[in-house]
Formats: sequence, structure tokens, C-alpha cells
Amino acid sequence: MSDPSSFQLPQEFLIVGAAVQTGLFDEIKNNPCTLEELTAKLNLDQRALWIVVEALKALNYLTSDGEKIKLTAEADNLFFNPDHERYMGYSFMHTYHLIKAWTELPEVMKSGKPVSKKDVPDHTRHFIRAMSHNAQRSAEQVADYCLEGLPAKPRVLDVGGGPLTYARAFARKGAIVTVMDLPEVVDMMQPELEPSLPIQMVKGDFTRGLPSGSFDLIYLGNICHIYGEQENRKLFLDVAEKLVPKGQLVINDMIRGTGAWPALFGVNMLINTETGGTWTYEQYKTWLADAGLSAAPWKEAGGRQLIKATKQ
Ligand SMILES: C[S@@+](CC[C@H](N)C(=O)[O-])C[C@H]1O[C@@H](n2cnc3c(N)ncnc32)[C@H](O)[C@@H]1O
Repeated sequence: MSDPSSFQLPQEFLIVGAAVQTGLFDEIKNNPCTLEELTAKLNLDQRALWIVVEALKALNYLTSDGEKIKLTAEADNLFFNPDHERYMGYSFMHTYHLIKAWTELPEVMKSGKPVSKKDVPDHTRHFIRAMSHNAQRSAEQVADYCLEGLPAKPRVLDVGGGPLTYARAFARKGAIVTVMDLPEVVDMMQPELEPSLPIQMVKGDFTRGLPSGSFDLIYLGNICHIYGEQENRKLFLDVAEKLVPKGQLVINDMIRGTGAWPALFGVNMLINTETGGTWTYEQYKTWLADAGLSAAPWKEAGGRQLIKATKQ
């Protein structure tokens, strides 16, 4: 537990998130402008904008070029230069949107219901960018663990794999990959698919069923926490049906009972979903066994907790 006297409230994060949401960085990225021009372009209050711009200058995101306001080189690299080691794009905006929902935790504790979804502009785009960014550090090692022992050119189904980071890692290692995700995510990511990689994207809702075909590996990356026992049991039954004999399922998720983070993440799912949460290894093992899948002890690879199960 932190010492309450040293709490650092997240002002910097909230100021930067508000600047992204109001379009400030996008507006001046290639086109430095004066405070008056920026006020008019973004349709904001000039006094409020001045105060926020001064804070962003003090924090080294913005600087002045005579009368004009422009991005610092550091901010340009952070937001807009994918080749730079500090590049994050706007992947942190997913957390920014989550913070607003988390402030409603007391009401959620009374009602037991998630916060009602507000239409946040660009939410899907920010969410998928965040997932894609977060997966980059672990994708290679996770893919190696998943593909271990499979035949050459394995057929892989990546369920909820729309951010494509894991699909690309599977495909670069020789797999033929089908990615299933929600229609709006497929529409967003399809144009970014490299034609040289054997990846096809399929639109659908995995709670209703999985794409046709049979697979050597089905990968469930961070999707089991979105739903509860009933939906996961059905998903595992569907997975078992789509796997070839001795085919493998890998679940990548936070396992409850292994530390503080899965417990905290459970609160996130309480706030944001109807039935989601984090589940213990014993729960997974039982639900998998009931679907005809035999789970190995969980393993860590690339900092992720993985459960591999084999079709009996
Ligand atoms: C938390 S992200 C995980 C992304 C990626 N698999 C990873 O591990 O980084 C969940 C993904 O599942 C997708 N998804 C959520 N519910 C879904 C559903 N019912 N059917 C299909 N895809 C779904 C989301 O659009 C998103 O791409």
C-alpha cells in the first residue's frame, strides 16, 4: 500500500488525455498555430485553452515558435513517430476513458451493474491501438509457446485477435491464421493487413459461434475475462469442436489467485462488463475438462499467464 501522503494525482495524464480528445495535438502536428487560431479551429474557450497550453508547455509537450504553438520533438516522437523507441501513439487513451468509468465504482458497488456505456468518440480505435501496443512486448514469446509441438504450417484460429499483434507473430512463424473479431474491428484493421502474411479476418461474435474450419491451435488472447462462467463454458465447447484431435487451445489471461493484478483487473471488468471477471486456474481447469480439454499447469511466457489445453 502506498503512503497516502505521497499520492500523486494523475494531472499530467488527464491534461494530455484531454488534449488528445479535443484534437489539440492532431491540429498542430503539421501546422503550428497561434492561440487565437487554435481556439477557433478546435471550437474551445480561449482562456481555458491558454491555461491548458501553458501546462502542456511546462510539461514539455508543447513549445512556442514566436506567436505560434507547436509540438516539442519529444511529443512528436511519442505520439506520431512509430519508428521511435518512445513511440506510444494514442494507446494510453484507452486508460483515459477507463478512468472516467472507475470514478463510478461506488455506484457499481451498490447496483452490481456496469457503468452505462457512453458514446466516446474514437473509443474502439483507441482500445484496439492500446491492445496492439500492449501485446508487442510479449507476442513473440507467447507465439513460440503456443506453436511448440504443432505440425508445420499449423492452422491457427485467433479469437478476438483483431489488434493483429499475435496473428502477425503466428504468421511470421509459419502458421496460417484466421482472426475472428467484431465487425467494426475487422473493418478498422483489415486495411492494415500485410498482403504477404497468410492471415484472413472473419467478422463475428464468438459468444454465438466460431468460424467454420478445423484448427491445430485456437488462441484465446485476453477474451475470457470479458465474460462469465456460462459464456466461457460455451466458448470452450465450441473450441473443442473446432480443434483437430490432439489440437491445442491456449488461453492468455490474468489468473485470479496469482497476485494483486488479476484481482485489480477483476474490478475493471466489474465496472465495464455484465459478467466479466478474472478466473482461477482451478475454474479454468474444470470448465476445460468439462469441454473435453485437458489443461497443463499454467506457464508464464513474455510476462503473460498462459494455460495450454489439449483436446482429448
Ligand atoms: C482485450 S482485447 C484482446 C486483444 C488480443 N487478443 C490481445 O490479447 O491483445 C479483446 C478483443 O476481443 C474482441 N471481442 C470482444 N468481444 C467479442 C465478441 N463477442 N466476439 C468477437 N470478438 C470480440 C475485441 O474487439 C478485442 O479485439
